[in-house]
Amino acid sequence: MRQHAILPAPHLKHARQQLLERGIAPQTSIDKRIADSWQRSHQAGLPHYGGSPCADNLDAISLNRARQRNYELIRHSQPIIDFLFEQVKQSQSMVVLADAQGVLMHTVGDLDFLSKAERVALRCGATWAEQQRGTNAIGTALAECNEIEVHGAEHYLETNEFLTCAAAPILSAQGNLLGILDISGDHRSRQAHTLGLVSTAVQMIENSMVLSPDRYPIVLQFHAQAAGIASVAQGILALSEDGFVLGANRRALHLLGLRFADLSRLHWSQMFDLKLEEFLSQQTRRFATLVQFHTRLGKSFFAQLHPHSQVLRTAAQQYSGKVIPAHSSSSHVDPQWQESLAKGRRVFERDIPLLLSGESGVGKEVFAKQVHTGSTRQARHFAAVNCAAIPEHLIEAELFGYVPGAFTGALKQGSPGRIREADGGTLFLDEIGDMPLSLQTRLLRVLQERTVMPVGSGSAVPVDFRLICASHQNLREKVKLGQFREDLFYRINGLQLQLPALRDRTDFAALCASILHEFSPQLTITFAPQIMQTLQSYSWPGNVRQLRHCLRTATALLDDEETQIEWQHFAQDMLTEFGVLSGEHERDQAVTLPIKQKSFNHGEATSTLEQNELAIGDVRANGFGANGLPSQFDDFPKLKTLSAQAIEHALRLTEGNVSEAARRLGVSRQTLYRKMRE
Ligand SMILES: Nc1ncnc2c1ncn2[C@@H]1O[C@H](COP(=O)(O)OP(=O)(O)OP(=O)(O)O)[C@@H](O)[C@H]1O
Repeated sequence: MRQHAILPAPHLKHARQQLLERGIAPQTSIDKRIADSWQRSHQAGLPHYGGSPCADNLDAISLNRARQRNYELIRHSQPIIDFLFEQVKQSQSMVVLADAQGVLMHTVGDLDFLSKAERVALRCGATWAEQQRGTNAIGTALAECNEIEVHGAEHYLETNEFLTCAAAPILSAQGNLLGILDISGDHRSRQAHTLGLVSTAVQMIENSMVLSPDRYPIVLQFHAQAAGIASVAQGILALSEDGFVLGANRRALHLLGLRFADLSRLHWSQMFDLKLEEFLSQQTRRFATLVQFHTRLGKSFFAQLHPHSQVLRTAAQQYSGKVIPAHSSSSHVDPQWQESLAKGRRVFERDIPLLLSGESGVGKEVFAKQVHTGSTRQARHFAAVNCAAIPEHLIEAELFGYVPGAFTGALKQGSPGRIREADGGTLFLDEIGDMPLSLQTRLLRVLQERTVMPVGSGSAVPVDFRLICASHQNLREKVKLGQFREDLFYRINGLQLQLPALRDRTDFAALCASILHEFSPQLTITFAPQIMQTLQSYSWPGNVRQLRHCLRTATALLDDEETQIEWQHFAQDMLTEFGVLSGEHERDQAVTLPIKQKSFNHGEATSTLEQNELAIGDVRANGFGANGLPSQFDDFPKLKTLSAQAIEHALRLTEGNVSEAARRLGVSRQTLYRKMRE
């Protein structure tokens, strides 16, 4: 908004003259923002008379590249620019879209005005930043990141005094400056409402970007009045599946009394009184129902899930019977995990590499994916590479790519490599401690130079990726032992985050529920009494991976109609691990540990302690042979289940040491990793 009325041109020229002669702008009577901009233009050494000293206009090829870089901005702006131009047509004006450097990307205007504009280089490819063209609406809006009107002699360069311009910055949902929208015209045709028109159009562009289909997991539209939903005045919040705020439009910030800087730390539960899960389950079942809820500060809002939210697509898959992962439910996540995730997301957004540590199977890759999907890069590729799972002689080609015919056995067409697959997105290097020293040097060069040299090629290819590394080994120790490069360690260690072992997590029950839901989405599976307590007090050396295998076996052993997991549904070695078969448990859990005999001997009775002992005895005597396998084919476990059990057992005995477990199992580490992923 203007603080002062526009002064007549002679007054403005006089004031500017004073500035040029004394070097100090007169602060009275002229708009302070214009005076400040004159100061900046003066300090940039621009001559206010005569032509522009600017030589920064882009040629056709560079303009094309700049347009490609700004593809999303242009795509979302174009229809709104066309609409805006409809409103100002035949008023001696034009609508302009500039990028965040002030380079004009797209213009549309009245033909006779366009030819006047051409004379002052108000055309595509020209730069209208303040340092090049002095005070002007595009450049000054960029410099201040604020909307502004610059009229007639308020322009710093005399050649631009015939213009009247109104411009406003376009911001991303994270508050980053993306570009400027401007209406420029002949100063004689100025309209007081032009700036309002431009800022409404900017809101429409910003909304259109947040509402892109499938861009964010959860998109909430809200307003104090029901009729405000879907209007340009609505607030829009973008959230991750687990309820962290990923972005917002400016109306949302206004309605909630927030700033962009608050967003990365904010969780749904800190803002609203309604549980996110309740809201989502209601919206996914009865889509397009308006819900009324309150903020923690007591403001009341109507809200609705936007149809472009990713969760709606996932819900549609769920109802059509496809399995979906459900481990992201928001309200029961372990606080250490949640805190690490919030920290990781903030740092990652600033392009600082994350180093995840934690025992094998704690979910380091799952965590890295959550950081990626909660970031502004979530629409781009997440490339995960397990450095321990790729044979040493193939890591180089796998990571850096290769040209056709680079080595025997290579693909005919060559390969871009995993690093280039992550271009624009995120590269996750798991078990980085296992990377051979020679490749550590190459990786360091990629990180320093941001280019990749494919195997067999002489030329480097630029890459732009964010990095997350993980290791279950102590990398500092490896540095001391000379097995890991110190400079690489500091490069990848922007922020180290220790992920909790499963036995230390406080969300064990919620985790079990979400894994069971994943394995059996149509049914609500529960545990028989005491089982949860036993599972919770077990140490889970193989962490979430082991828990998944264990629950997968248990759900696979449920009969069609069964929804309750009982002891008989666990693998035998797990029962031993839990102390159930050793006798300890039978003594401790005398009354509360019923074991159904059904799946062992096809009976139906639920036994008490005596029956349990009998049942277990029966199982040993009748169900299983001396080799530990069932003697009946009906009960015969799948090879896959046995293999999973053997792996779990080996990992448990070796306390999660994958190399040792692989040796004990008589397979290579790569094979073991592959089997662990299956
Ligand atoms: N919160 C979770 N909910 C459901 N499954 C999970 C969760 N966290 C991890 N998992 C599962 O546990 C297994 C191990 O997870 P992940 O591969 O992320 O662990 P990791 O720490 O990277 O393991 P490693 O160190 O062996 O590479 C995977 O099958 C993964 O899907």
